[in-house]
Amino acid sequence: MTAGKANQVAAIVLLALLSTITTLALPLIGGGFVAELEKGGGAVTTAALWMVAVGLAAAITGTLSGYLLARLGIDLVTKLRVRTLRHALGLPLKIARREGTGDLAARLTSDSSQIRGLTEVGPLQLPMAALQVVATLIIMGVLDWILLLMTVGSFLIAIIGVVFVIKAIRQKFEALQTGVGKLSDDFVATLEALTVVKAHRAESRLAKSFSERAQNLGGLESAAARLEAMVVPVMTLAQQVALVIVIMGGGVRYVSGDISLPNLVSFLLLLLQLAAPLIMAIQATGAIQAGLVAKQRFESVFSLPYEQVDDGAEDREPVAVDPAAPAVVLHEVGFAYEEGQPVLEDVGFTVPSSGLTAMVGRSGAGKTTVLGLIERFMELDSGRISVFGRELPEWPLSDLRGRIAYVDQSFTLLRDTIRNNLLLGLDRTVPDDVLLDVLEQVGLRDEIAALPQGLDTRIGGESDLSGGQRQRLALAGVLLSDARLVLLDEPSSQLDSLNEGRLREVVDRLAEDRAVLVVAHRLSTVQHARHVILLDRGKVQAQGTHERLMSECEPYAELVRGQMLRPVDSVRLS
Ligand SMILES: Nc1ncnc2c1ncn2[C@@H]1O[C@H](COP(=O)(O)OP(=O)(O)OP(=O)(O)O)[C@@H](O)[C@H]1O
Repeated sequence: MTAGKANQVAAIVLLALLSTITTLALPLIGGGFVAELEKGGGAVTTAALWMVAVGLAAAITGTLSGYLLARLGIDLVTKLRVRTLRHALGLPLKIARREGTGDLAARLTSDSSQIRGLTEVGPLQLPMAALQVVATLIIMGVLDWILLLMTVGSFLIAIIGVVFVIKAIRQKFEALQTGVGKLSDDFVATLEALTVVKAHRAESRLAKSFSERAQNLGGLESAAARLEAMVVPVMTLAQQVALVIVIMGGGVRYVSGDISLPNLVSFLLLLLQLAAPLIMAIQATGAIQAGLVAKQRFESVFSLPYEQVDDGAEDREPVAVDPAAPAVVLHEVGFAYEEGQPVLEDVGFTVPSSGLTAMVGRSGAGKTTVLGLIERFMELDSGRISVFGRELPEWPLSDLRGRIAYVDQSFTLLRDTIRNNLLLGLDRTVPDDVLLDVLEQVGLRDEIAALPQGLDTRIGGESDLSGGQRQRLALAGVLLSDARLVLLDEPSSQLDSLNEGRLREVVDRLAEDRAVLVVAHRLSTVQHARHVILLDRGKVQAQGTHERLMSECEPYAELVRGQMLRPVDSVRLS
């Protein structure tokens, strides 16, 4: 804890203690006031003034400590949010997908607000309430222990019942918060697929299914609220029972001279004050239950493995590589997403340090998986992959990914400006004329210039680019990067023949001095490649030049003839 934070905590504890002490003193001063009235002395006004002053002090210190505590809670929630953001972005892909984007995001919304309950009531309000209850009981015992026994007896049964209620509340909160996370997750995924939803007129069906889930969660929330609602009436009832018993018992004891009137008044005032901290302590326990569930959900994120991508990257010397080494070598690579269901088996091939290498194969053959393994998005099950002469585990992740430019099949772009998408991954500033030059090279310059904010137009939200434009923008980013290895997951559609030709030129230029490994869906790509690898159900079926494979490998020739590799002239104009 920093010195500033320690001072803040000390101030809060002091103010809360003052508030508790003044609250406890008030009934005693009330008793003193009655004693002065009995005596008929002149100190009545002084006693009354004391009562007002102490009452005010209790209110002010209580408010201040509450406010300071809330601020501390907000700080903690902000820190948790920041840590969650960082950790979620650093999760390995497989784990991030398993956890679900919406569920991870729920940590920033519903779980964060639940944890406020824990931070605000847990460390201070609950102990202070407990302290106030204990101190009140002690003072009551000093005033009259028989009346105290009567009071405790009345409250005890109520408290035992309430403990069971709190346990039940915790169970409801656990189910509720997990359910809210899952609902947000599925809802986010559905919103991301809104085009498909609308095209299939699935809005009403999905809205119905989401409504049912929301209603189920509402049911859980109502059940928790029902349980919570029982707490106050039960405690108030216990207080009323105690009040009746103490008035009767206290009256008898007053008449028999066992207790003075001022003491009886103080006792009754203390009894009236007892229910409030008790109810507060119990309600605080309820809030703490929800907070504890949220805390567990945060901890479950922080306990997930984290990819150490940037740690210390800027202080380290860049990894030295062998300039003569091939860009990528796969040796007997095996991989499965699900245990027992291999996607790649014994895959081996080499990508030279420059030139175009194409990977082809039917849908599901494992081509994208190979690119993912080279990027180390997943870990190999068997075999070895080396990049520029170093095996994957020897590479610091940041250096490895810094040397690779990766364009995925759907050209995913960030919901950000065109400029920021182009500069993503670059540590240097790039003047606009250089940006416009690379856009020119991919035939996008005029189209971007025609947008209302040019390079500063935000994409992915209200305004977006076409599939072909996204692909060209992604390639412009590759042109800007210094990566010596380019992994390109070619789409099976998107480009018109004019742009196809232009991009062919860009890829050829890239391949002049960089290694380009492309998952190819077009005949023109394989025709330009120096080396073609045919994958079939996770295995390398053949490799060589396009011409050699055409003459020697019947499955490859079939693939080409069956237009699995699309000839340029069949490309639809978009
Ligand atoms: N995240 C994943 N989890 C589980 N299985 C996956 C995952 N991604 C891909 N697969 C499976 O792995 C196999 C290979 O998929 P991959 O995407 O590598 O094929 P591909 O050759 O690139 O196909 P396409 O040409 O259709 O893009 C497929 O059977 C696919 O169902």
